Amino acid sequence: MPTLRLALAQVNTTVGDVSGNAALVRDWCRRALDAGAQIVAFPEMTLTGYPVEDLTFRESFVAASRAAVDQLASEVPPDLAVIVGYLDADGPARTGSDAARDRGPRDALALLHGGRVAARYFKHHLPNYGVFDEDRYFVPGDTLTVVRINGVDVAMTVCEDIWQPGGPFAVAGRAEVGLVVNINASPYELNKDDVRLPLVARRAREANAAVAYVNLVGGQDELVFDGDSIVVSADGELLARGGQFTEELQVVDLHLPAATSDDTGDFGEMLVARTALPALPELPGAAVAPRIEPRLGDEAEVWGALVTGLRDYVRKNGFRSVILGLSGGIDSAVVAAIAVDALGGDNVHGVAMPSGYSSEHSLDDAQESAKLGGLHFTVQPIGPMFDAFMANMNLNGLAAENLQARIRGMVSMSLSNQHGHLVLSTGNKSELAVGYATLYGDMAGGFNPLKDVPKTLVWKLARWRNTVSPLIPENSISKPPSAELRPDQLDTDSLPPYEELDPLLHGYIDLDMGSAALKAAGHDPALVDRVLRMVDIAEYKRRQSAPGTKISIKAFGRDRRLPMTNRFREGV
Ligand SMILES: Nc1ncnc2c1ncn2[C@@H]1O[C@H](COP(=O)(O)OP(=O)(O)OC[C@H]2O[C@@H]([n+]3cccc(C(=O)O)c3)[C@H](O)[C@@H]2O)[C@@H](O)[C@H]1O
Ligand SMILES: Nc1ncnc2c1ncn2[C@@H]1O[C@H](COP(=O)(O)OP(=O)(O)OP(=O)(O)O)[C@@H](O)[C@H]1O
Ligand SMILES: NC(=O)CC[C@H](N)C(=O)O
Repeated sequence: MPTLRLALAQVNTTVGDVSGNAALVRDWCRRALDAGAQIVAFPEMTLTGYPVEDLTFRESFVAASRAAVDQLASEVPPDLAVIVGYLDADGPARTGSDAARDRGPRDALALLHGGRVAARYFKHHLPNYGVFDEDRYFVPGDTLTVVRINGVDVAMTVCEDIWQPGGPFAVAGRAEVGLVVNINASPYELNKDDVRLPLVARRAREANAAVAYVNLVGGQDELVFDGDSIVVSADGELLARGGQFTEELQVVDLHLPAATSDDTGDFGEMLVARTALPALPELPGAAVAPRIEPRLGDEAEVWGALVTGLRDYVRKNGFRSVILGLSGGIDSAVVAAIAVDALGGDNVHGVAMPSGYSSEHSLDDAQESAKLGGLHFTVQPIGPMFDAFMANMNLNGLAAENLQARIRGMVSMSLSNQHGHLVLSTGNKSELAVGYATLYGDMAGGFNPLKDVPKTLVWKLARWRNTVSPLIPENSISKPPSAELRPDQLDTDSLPPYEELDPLLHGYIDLDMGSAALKAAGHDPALVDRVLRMVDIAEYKRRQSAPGTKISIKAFGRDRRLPMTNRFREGV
C-alpha cells in the first residue's frame, strides 16, 4: 500500500489581506516541508480570508486573488503538493435576473506543484442558510478533480461539500479514490465539534476513502473559526485531530490503496476529471505519530471562542487596547476577564463611573476586578455631568435613568477618541433579547464579547474561569444583578429571573418556537406572552448594537434576521 505524508495547516487568515495570507501559506509550507510532508492542505479561501461577502462582486478583488494564486505557485517549494483555497471567477458576478448560470465567481481550490497550478476544483454545494449566503455570490462547480499522487487517487473538495450526502463524496466513491481532502471555513458554535467527527466519518464511509478535513482558526467580525481539523480512515476511524482555537500543523502518514480506475466523464451528479502529478519525493525517515488533541469542555470551548473572537477583532482592525465601563457587576467583570485573556491586562482599561445610585460595594468590586486582571483602572464620577444635564433639561423617570447610561457611553467613547482604545460594550444575549439596555448608553461600543452569551451562561463562564485562576470577583458572581440606575434597583424588577427567562429565550430565538409551542413545552403562559412581546419590540435596538462573537446556533445579526417594522405578534 502506498503511504502519503499529509500536513493540515490550521491557520489564521485575514479577510482582504491577500499578500499577508500568501506569506502565511509560504511560511506554513516551509514548516510542512520540515516535517517531511509530501502534501499540505490549507483552509477554504485561504488567500482571501473567509467570508469575503460582497468583495466577491469586485472584479479588482477577484483579480487580486487569481494573481496571488498564480504567483504563489512559483513561490512554494516545487516538490510539495500544496492545496490552497482562493476566490476565482470564470464569468461576472450575478447582476440580478440571471438566475441559472454556469459561470461566475467560484469558491475555488488550487493544487500547486512544480511551480504551477496543477489542478483546480470549484465548490459544488453552496451553503445558503444560517450565516451563509453563498448562493448570492458563487456558481457551483460540477466537476470533481481527481489527482494521482504517488500512485494514490486524491479527490479535493470544499467545506459544505462534506455536509451534504451525495455530490462530491458519493462521486469520489464511484471514482474509487483513496483519499478525499476537504478544506474548510467552518465557523464555531457550541457543540459543533460533536457533530463534525461523526459527519466526517459518515462521508468517509460514503466515499469508501480516507478523509482529511482542515479548518480555519481565528476571528472574523462575528464569526470565529475553531480549527478542529480531522483525519479519518475509510471506515471512519479517527486517526488525527487538531486542537481548538490554535494555529497548528497536523501531520499524518496515511497508508492508502493504490489507484485502480481511470474512468472520467459523467458520474451522475458530477463529472470527473483526472490528472497526475510527477512522482513526489519518497518519505524521509521514520513514520510520524499523529496527534489526537483532547476536546475542551463546554465552558472552556466558549471561553476560547470569546477570547479568540475579541483578540482577532482588536488585532485585525489595528487596535492594541480596549476600554470598558467597570460597574462591579458580573457582565463587565466577565468582559474585562475575556479582554485580559485576549490582550493582556496592560492593554485593558477599566473605568468606574459611579453616580449617586452606585453602591459602595460596586466600586470595591470594580476595583477588585481590575486588580485581579492587572488592568489599568480609573474612576470617573458622572455626578457633575449628570447634574449639569439636569440643570439644563427637564428630565425625569426613565429619561433621567437612561441619561446616566448615556453619560457613561459618552465618557467611554471620549476616552476612546482621546487614547485610541476600542470601546467594549457588555450587554449579554438575554438583555439584548428583551431590550434591557440603553441605546447610545451602555450599548455604545465597537465590539460586544457577550452579545451571544445568555446571562445564565455568563455566570457559568465566570465560575469556570475562576477555576483556572481567580480573575472575576466572587462578589460580582454572587450578588443579584442590578443596573443601578435608581435606588435599590434590581434586574428582577423589570425581568423574570434569568433561570426562567433564558430557557424561554432559547426556545423563541434559537429554535424559532412560536407562542403555542412554548406554552405546550411548559413555559408559564403569561410569561411567554410578556417576554415574546419584549423581544419583538426590541428588534430596532439589536440592529443598532455592536457586533459580537457568535457562539450559539442562532446569533443576533447574521443568523437571526427579522424586520424592525413588524406587526406580527405571537398568539395575538
Ligand atoms: N421601532 C423603533 N425604531 C427606532 N427607534 C425606536 C423604536 N422604538 C423606540 N425607539 C427609540 O428608542 C428609545 C427607547 O430606547 P432607550 O432609549 O434605549 O430606552 P428604553 O428601552 O426605554 O430604556 C432602557 C431600558 O434598559 C434598562 N437598562 C438600561 C441600562 C442598563 C441596563 C442593564 O442592566 O444592562 C438596563 C433600563 O432600566 C430600561 O428598562 C425611544 O425613546 C425611541 O427614541
Ligand atoms: N458605575 C459604573 N461604572 C462604570 N461602568 C458602568 C457603571 N454602571 C454601568 N456601567 C457600564 O454599563 C454596563 C451596563 O451596566 P449595568 O450595571 O447597568 O447592567 P448589568 O447588565 O448588570 O452589567 P454589570 O453586570 O456589568 O453591572 C456595565 O456592564 C458597565 O460597562
Ligand atoms: N464554508 C462552508 O461551506 C461552511 C458550511 C458548513 N455547513 C459549516 O458550518 O461548516
